[in-house]
Amino acid sequence: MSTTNSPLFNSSPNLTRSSHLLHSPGQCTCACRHAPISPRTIYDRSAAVASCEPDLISQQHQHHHDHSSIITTSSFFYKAARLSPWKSHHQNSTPPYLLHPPDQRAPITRKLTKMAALAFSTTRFGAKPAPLPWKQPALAPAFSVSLRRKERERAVRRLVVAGMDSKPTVLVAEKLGEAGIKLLKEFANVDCAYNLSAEELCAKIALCDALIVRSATKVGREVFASSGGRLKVVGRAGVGIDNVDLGAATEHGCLVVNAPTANTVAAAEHGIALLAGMARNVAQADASIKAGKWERSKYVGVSLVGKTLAVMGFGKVGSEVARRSKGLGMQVIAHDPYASADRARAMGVELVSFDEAISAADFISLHMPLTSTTSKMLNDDTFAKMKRGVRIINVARGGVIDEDALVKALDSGIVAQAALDVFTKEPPSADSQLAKHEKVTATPHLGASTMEAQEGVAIEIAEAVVGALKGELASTAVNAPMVPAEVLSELKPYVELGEKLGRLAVQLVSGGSGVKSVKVTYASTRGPDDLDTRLLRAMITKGIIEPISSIFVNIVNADFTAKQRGLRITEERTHADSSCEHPLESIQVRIADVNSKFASAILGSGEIRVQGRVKDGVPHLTKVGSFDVDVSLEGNIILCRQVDQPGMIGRVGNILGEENVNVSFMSVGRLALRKVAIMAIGVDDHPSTQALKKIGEVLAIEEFVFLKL
Ligand SMILES: NC(=O)c1ccc[n+]([C@@H]2O[C@H](COP(=O)([O-])OP(=O)(O)OC[C@H]3O[C@@H](n4cnc5c(N)ncnc54)[C@H](O)[C@@H]3O)[C@@H](O)[C@H]2O)c1
Ligand SMILES: O=C(O)[C@H](O)COP(=O)(O)O
Repeated sequence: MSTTNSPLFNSSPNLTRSSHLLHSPGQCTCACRHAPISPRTIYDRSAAVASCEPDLISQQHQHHHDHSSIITTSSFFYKAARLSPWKSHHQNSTPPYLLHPPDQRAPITRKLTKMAALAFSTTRFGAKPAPLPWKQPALAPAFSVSLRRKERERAVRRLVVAGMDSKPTVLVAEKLGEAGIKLLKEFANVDCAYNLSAEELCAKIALCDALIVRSATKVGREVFASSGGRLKVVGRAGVGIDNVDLGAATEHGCLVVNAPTANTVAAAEHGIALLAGMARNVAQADASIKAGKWERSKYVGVSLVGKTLAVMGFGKVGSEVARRSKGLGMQVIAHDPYASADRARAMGVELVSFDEAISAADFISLHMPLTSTTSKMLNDDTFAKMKRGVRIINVARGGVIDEDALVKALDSGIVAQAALDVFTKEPPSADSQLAKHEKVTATPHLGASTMEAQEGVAIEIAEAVVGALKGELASTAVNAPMVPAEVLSELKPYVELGEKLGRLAVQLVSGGSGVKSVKVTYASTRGPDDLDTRLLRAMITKGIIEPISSIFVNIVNADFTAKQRGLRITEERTHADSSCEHPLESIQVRIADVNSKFASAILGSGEIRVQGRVKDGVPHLTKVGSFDVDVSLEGNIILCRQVDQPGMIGRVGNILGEENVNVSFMSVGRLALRKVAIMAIGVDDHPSTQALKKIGEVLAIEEFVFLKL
């Protein structure tokens, strides 16, 4: 008779960790690789994965980071596995999203919330929050009959009430508009602590579930490390995320969201202000007047009309600068390797190569993000290719220019003037040759600093952070791709199924060579392009890893964590012969080269197999090893193999009843009449060791196992 003793788990029926399981990473045939993706490309259907290994995916993602900085094409969908990050530190409470019907939420999040809330909010150790009454899934048909529905609903309400008094904590580390603070306070405890030193930030962060910063706060690896796993969301109140270590965030399962749209116009207007102000020496002439001078001939400017402006980075800000410059009568060309030529053409802008842009321009305006590729993009070599007397505007990031090279170019006259809002080091040192240069007009990173933009950014980031803390889909995630709401809605029950199958499969392991190789088979009527399995894979990974480690796995870090542990997950599809509209007929999880504490779960191939499907929106276990069962995946499960004879259900039911363990479902599957059968029993509670012992003592029961979902 099997027990819960195994190299994976300690002798308690409560599963704990094992540290020796997983080793070698494998190969990847992930189809999601290397398409040069435009920023915020969210859902790449071509990324459908036939067989996918995490390590190459991670590299791929890094590649995207390097080239576009916005990253959203990478790994997989954040949301589900956020698993209501806030809850990981509030284990016994229910996230407040359960408190409000979806239609009472803020407009931006409402739509997504409806679809995402339930299946995407399980917790690290606790059970998935039970569905709300208005989203109660239908009962499973046929063999699976819920005995305890009323009680479950009551339990939900109790949980909801219990969750009301514990709030997550959000640290706001830089000045944020009042409207955003107000929104945050409706949901969280808000700690506004500005001008923290790096040490102070690290000290505080362990008490915070979310952190909101602008561009001045460096959120480096040490911040994530210091958080002790509590920090679940970093909100960048603005566009540029170069001050956040995205790699470290991902490794720590921390979502990074930004506010990509609210300051676009402000930044573009500032670019235009610098362009025009520089051309007419406004700042210098103003300073001269204030110094008591009247220098009309010294400050003769240059005209803009008819001049060529090269917009470097034709994204949101760049496009708006281009539009406005055309209104000023300028010829506008642009360079952006990822921008659409059609979109540019529609605006009357020609996309050209980097060299063409810089050599043809009278004015060059920089609007690309700071990445390893764009760092020091303007340098000695590139200045040498420019027209003599060119003028440079930089409202992007100081680091895209080699500042020493710019000083030289200004001194030599290659560059006639520069207007700079941003510097490599902010603020620049008091003796910065560049900031003090007479040909330079400088502002202290004011691009986003209008009243309107700051309010907009504050609201945008507050909604994103609150949404993420609630476990909702993050539509502005920068270290995880986003999923169209309709896809998410469709996949939701399958995601839950995948996680539970992973959880069951790994709990069946009792030794062998460690959980290194997992094969997932999706039976679907859909073609590969119509079914993106990344989210499913991430959740299966979560289900497999969490019961055997102390790692919090979510959609952000699932592939990374699998790779770290040497867990190779391969995926395959089989074509399901069905006319049904559902995306998946079944999901099968197999773990190779292991022993099982429940021998019936092992196939002839030596693999542990569990398989399930979604029935009426509810995940069901339908196969264990070679046995067919049919049990709804709620609560916990006892699997028994017994001699197929009358009275077995009653006998086990009695034992559980005597121990006050509620049975929610029972299902029996057999290979041959009166020979051997598998009984799957859904239980709401954790049976005592005594009860499990009694089940084991029933003569006809050959083996049994208790599994937590
Ligand atoms: N000064 C400020 O206060 C302020 C305000 C807003 C934005 N910004 C900066 O401006 C940048 C652009 O903001 P946005 O909202 O337009 O972002 P965006 O993502 O909409 O646009 C960035 C564009 O740069 C392009 N790009 C990427 N790599 C490139 C390369 N090597 N060469 C040319 N183009 C490249 C991208 O394809 C994209 O189209 C931000 O990253 C931020 O750093 C500064
Ligand atoms: O990237 C941005 O959004 C701008 O640089 C604004 O930065 P700020 O929030 O520090 O003003």
